[in-house]
Amino acid sequence: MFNRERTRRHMTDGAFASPFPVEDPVALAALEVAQSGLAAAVRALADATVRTRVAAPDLAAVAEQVETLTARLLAEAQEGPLGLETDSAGRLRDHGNAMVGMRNPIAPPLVVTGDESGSTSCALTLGAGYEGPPGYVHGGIVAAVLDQVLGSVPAHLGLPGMTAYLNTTYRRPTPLGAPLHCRGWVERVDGWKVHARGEIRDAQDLVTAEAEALFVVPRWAREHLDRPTGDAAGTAPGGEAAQEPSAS
Ligand SMILES: CCCCCCCCCCCC(=O)SCCNC(=O)CCNC(=O)[C@H](O)C(C)(C)COP(=O)(O)OP(=O)(O)OC[C@H]1O[C@@H](n2cnc3c(N)ncnc32)[C@H](O)[C@@H]1OP(=O)(O)O
Repeated sequence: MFNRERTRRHMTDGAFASPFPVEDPVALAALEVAQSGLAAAVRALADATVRTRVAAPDLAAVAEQVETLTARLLAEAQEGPLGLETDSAGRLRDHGNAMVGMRNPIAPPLVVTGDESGSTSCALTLGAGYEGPPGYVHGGIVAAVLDQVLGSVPAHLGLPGMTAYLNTTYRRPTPLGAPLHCRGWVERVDGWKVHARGEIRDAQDLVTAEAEALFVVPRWAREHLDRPTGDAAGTAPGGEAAQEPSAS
């Protein structure tokens, strides 16, 4: 299922091919449109909730309506988190993911692209709901964005790993409501371990935060992946030299 070559071929959108067949892809695609539409609407609601200045009676009335809608959704809901699901395109998807999940209104949602060299990229703008210091992005959210974009690096190499550490350096405040760009790249592959680096830049192309991270394919997942060979250790995939970051 997680053959590395096969994984690489199917990783252009960051998802793994699913081993589970989709019974009715057309119906599932329609459901996905509705799910993502709901998430977008609730995301807008959350943003409006932070920024609204309407009077208290209006707030109370809206809260009542929202509670009614919540009950309607819970009329049929699963108990716990979504985990991985097969989408209409036959890919494994983490629709509940806090950063990229299309069903998750808490997710910005990030759209992370990448290639087989392990370079990843994401354009984003974070609104009022992600505030930390006044007018700027919360430091934990900055780290979460870096975790996601750098975490896509090993995934694009066919070595999906969990974050062992993420060391984040905050160079300057990251502005809210303005275009940002985050990218990641591979520094070194060492067996089941991928060392990655990345950064966030603001609209003036200044680095606001950077990170270096280690992602490890968990022991429980290794049997599903090709075992790294000696050739893979210590080099970027394909035997290329580790990629250099551009000057900041
Ligand atoms: C189907 C696929 C889906 C894969 C899942 C894909 C999910 C994507 C998630 C997105 C990113 C996240 O947010 S992940 C969420 C945040 N992270 C977590 O919750 C991870 C919690 N930690 C863990 O589960 C574990 O500690 C792991 C997986 C990181 C490692 O445990 P393990 O699998 O038992 O491996 P272990 O033998 O301990 O370590 C393997 C090698 O890595 C090194 N190592 C381990 N941790 C560290 C560390 N902090 N700093 C330095 N080195 C470390 C060890 O020394 C060893 O080196 P050597 O002796 O071999 O040289």
